[in-house]
Amino acid sequence: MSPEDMFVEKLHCPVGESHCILFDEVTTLRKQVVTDPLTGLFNVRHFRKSLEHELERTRRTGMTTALIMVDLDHFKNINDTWGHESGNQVLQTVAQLLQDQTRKLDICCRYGGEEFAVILPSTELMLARQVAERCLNALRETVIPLDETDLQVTASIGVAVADNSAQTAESLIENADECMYEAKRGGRNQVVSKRPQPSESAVSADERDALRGLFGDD
Ligand SMILES: Nc1nc2c(ncn2[C@@H]2O[C@H](COP(=O)(O)OP(=O)(O)OP(=O)(O)O)[C@@H](O)[C@H]2O)c(=O)[nH]1
Repeated sequence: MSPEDMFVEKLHCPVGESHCILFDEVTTLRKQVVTDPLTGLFNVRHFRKSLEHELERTRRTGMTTALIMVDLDHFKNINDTWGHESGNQVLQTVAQLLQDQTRKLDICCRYGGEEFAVILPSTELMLARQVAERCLNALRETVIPLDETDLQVTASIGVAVADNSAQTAESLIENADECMYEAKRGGRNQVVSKRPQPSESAVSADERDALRGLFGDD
């Protein structure tokens, strides 16, 4: 989902036709508040709000929320070699690609600079990983036509999930970011995913003690 989809329905002015210009202006402003102007994706402010919202759903229903962090590889080289405007074109292409490769209910955001985040509501790790692999492959195969050259870019992608009430937005972002950095360290152009750690699981301290009693400490 993008801000465009979110405001796609023509809303009806609640106070009558004569005030519709004002109503349209308010809708435009509301859209601007959640949008990254360069890419048209949701901005980081909306990302944080949506992630909190989805984690609240995870707490209530136990349904997993997945997070994919996408960081372009050697993006500085593109700016340095082909100029900032070409860099911007690359960011716009990647933004469109992420939207094309994800579901309507997934929330595609620009997290900052050349980093993107996709929230996948009610999604298990295995499926989120498949989506991430699909994005990686699509990116690898995409040729971006610039004025002076045709470019291909790759990304390092981290995937993590929240599956219980203990997980905060910060810890989920941290986990997905850690995976993304591991992908960078592993040579870039790859996906790394992470299961929730046992300490982050729904198993209580008492339950853990009982399990230790049964199976020992190893
Ligand atoms: N064109 C353009 N460049 C941006 C924008 N925001 C951030 N950048 C640039 O993105 C580059 C990020 O560089 P680095 O953080 O070194 O990352 P990298 O070159 O992708 O290297 P790795 O992440 O290690 O693969 C910097 O040169 C920033 O100036 C933007 O909106 N437009």
